[in-house]
Amino acid sequence: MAADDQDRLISARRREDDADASMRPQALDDFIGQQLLRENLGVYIQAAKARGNALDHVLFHGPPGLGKTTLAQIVAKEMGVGFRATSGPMIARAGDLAAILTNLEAHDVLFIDEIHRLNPAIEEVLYPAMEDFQLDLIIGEGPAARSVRIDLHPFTLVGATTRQGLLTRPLRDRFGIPLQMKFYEPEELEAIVRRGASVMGLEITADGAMEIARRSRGTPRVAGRLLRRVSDFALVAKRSPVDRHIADAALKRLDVDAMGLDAMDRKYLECIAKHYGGGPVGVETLAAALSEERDTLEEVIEPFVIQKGLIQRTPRGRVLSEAGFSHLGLMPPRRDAACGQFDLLNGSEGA
Ligand SMILES: Nc1ncnc2c1ncn2[C@@H]1O[C@H](COP(=O)(O)OP(=O)(O)OP(=O)(O)O)[C@@H](O)[C@H]1O
Ligand SMILES: [Mg+2]
Repeated sequence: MAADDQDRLISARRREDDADASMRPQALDDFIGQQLLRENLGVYIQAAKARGNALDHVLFHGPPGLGKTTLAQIVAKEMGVGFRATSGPMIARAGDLAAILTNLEAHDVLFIDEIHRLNPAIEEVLYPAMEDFQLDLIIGEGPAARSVRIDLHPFTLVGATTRQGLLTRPLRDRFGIPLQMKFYEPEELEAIVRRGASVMGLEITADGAMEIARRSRGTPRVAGRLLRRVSDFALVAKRSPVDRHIADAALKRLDVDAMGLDAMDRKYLECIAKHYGGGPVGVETLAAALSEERDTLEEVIEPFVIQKGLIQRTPRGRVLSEAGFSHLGLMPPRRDAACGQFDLLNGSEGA
C-alpha cells in the first residue's frame, strides 16, 4: 500500500471509524438516496415479516463508502433481528464459520463484509448453510474422520463486496436479493451533508452544503469526511455558518478539485495522459507506474473516473477521454479513427 494511501479519503482498506458510526442512519426511512434499491428492499423486508420468514440472502455490491455496511445494519433493525458481523479475510478456518453459524438465532442477520475475499474451502461450507440451513462438517482426520450434519436456524446472510466480478458464480447465485449501489447525486449528498451537520451541531448554509456535496465523489463517506474537515477550517477561522466560500477555501486546501477529484485521482489521470499518450495502457502497468496496488485503482479510483466519463476501460487498457484531457487542462490529441489510438501531437510525452 502506498504511503499516501493514509491520506486518501477512501481506500481499499476498511476504515470504519467512530465518526462514521455516529453518522450512520438507523432506519430505512432515514437512509438518503439509492431510492429504487431502498424501496425494493423495503418491500422484501415487509413481505418476509408478513410471512414470518427470514429475509432471503442479500448481496450489496458497489464502490467503497456508498452505504453497504450501513444498509446491512438497517436490514437487521428493520427485521427486528440480531446482527452479527464478520468479514471474508477474518474467517480463516471452516470451524470459525461453523461457530458463527451455530450461534445464530432464528432469522438473525450474518453480515460478511469483503465476501469476495472468502477462502474457497470456506465458501464450500457456506453453500449448504445458505441453501438448506445445514452445515456439513468433517470431524477428525484420516481414517477416523467422519462427517456430521448440523441443522441451523434459518438466517439471512448479508454479503458486501466492492468487486462483484470476483465472486464465484455458485456463491453469487445463492443470493436471492443482489443489490447494486450507485454513486449518489449531488442533491442526495447535500441532504446527507445537512443531516451530518445537524448531528455535529454545525451551522451550514444551503450553498455551503451543496459545495461539499458536489465535491464528494458521489460518496457519502467522502461527504462526511469533507464536512468534518471543512468544519475544522471554519472553527479555526471563526466562520459560522459554514457557507460556500469557506467550504471552497477549505476544499482547495484539501486539494479536492471542482469535480471532487483528489490528488491521487489526478495523478492517475495525468499518468495516462503524460506517460502513455492517453492510453490504452494496462492496469498493471499503471499500478506499477503509480506505486499503487491494482486493487486500489480498480476499486477506489476507477469506478468514479469512469462514471464521470474521464476514462474508458477497453480490452487493451485504460484510455483517457477528451473530457479527461480537458479536466487536466490539456489539449486532447487527435484520435486516429482507424485504430482508435491517440497520436502524440500535442504536449503528450508518450511512453
Ligand atoms: N444514504 C446514506 N445517508 C447517510 N449517510 C450515509 C449513507 N450511506 C452511507 N452513509 C455514511 O457513509 C459512511 C460510509 O458508509 P458505509 O460504511 O455503510 O459504506 P460501505 O459501502 O460499507 O463502505 P466499504 O465498502 O468501505 O465498507 C458512514 O458514515 C455512513 O453513515
Ligand atoms: Mg462497509
